[in-house]
Amino acid sequence: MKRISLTQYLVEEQRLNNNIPAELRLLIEVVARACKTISHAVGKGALGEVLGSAETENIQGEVQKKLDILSNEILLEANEWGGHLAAMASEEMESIHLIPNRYPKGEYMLLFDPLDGSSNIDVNVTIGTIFSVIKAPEGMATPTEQDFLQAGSKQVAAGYAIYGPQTMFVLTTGQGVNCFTLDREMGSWVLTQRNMTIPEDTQEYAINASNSRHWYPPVTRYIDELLAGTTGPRGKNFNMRWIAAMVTDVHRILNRGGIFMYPADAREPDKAGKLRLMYEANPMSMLIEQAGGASTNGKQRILDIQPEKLHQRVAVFLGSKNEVERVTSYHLEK
Ligand SMILES: O=P(O)(O)OC[C@H]1O[C@](O)(COP(=O)(O)O)[C@@H](O)[C@@H]1O
Ligand SMILES: [Mg+2]
Ligand SMILES: [Mg+2]
Repeated sequence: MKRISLTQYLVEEQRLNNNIPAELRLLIEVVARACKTISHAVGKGALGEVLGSAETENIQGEVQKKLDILSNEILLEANEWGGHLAAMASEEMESIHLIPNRYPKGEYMLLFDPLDGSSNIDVNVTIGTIFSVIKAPEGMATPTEQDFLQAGSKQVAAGYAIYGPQTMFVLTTGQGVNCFTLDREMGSWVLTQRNMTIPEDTQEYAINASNSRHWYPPVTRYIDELLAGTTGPRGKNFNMRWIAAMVTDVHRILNRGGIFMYPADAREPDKAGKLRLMYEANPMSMLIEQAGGASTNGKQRILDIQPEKLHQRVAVFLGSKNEVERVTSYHLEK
């Protein structure tokens, strides 16, 4: 197999599609390098004293793990010095992080969920890092939180790193989805899957069923039909998987199809869902659509949502197109 590195891929992509200017390439390379460092920390586990709770709370009121904080710091530091950025925002930080003394002014802004699947950390189950790149405002003005509130359709790049049996980096710059595997001996990302594509139909779904008594009727109807298998209206059996790390559920869907759901429910009627629009749903929705899948909040395309708040939450239904369209249609029925 001819080895193509992440850098070679990005340079080639720029030549072919003119969609990865040097600044964006360098930014993606810095994010990928930071993910390599996080992967190393994850791999050390107890030996690196990175497991367990930090006993602090983030802005969402969630108790932070040591690795949540460490991964956030690694991404901040790497990108402050080499990321070609104007500002960053993170699931773990209350407000945006401006890049000090940056000249010339960075053209992009980076958002990330530094460690996705936090409840998996201490049990040695796959976790990841999710990121999204958007354009900074024109001119020399210092970016504000308001500048981050761009619809997902404006993202210029999105991706994730997954720390599993292999460490992988999955990326889209708007021309399909490609996957790179970390060669741990060489320390380089090698292109291992081109144009990941999600089949339109599937027999596999992912939802946290322990919340079923709180679901709204469209979700209950959809899941009941799946559970009825060959004897129900769908006439086929469905299998279920739930990793409790969106990054890992999405990775499976990019590889073999499926539908992932994290609906809003009746527990907290004012809460739009659990997952975060800017750090989780938007980047994953861009990847899923670029791979031929669909992603909605049950009513509309996630990438069309105009964010109102940096830490906004959203319901998520994403994956194989025909299933996402079906559960969305149940929400839209009067
Ligand atoms: O605890 P639950 O309901 O299984 O939720 C799992 C979901 O929460 C998340 O872990 C939230 O992400 P964080 O770990 O970044 O907070 C998702 O990755 C995952 O899909
Ligand atoms: Mg997360
Ligand atoms: Mg997280």
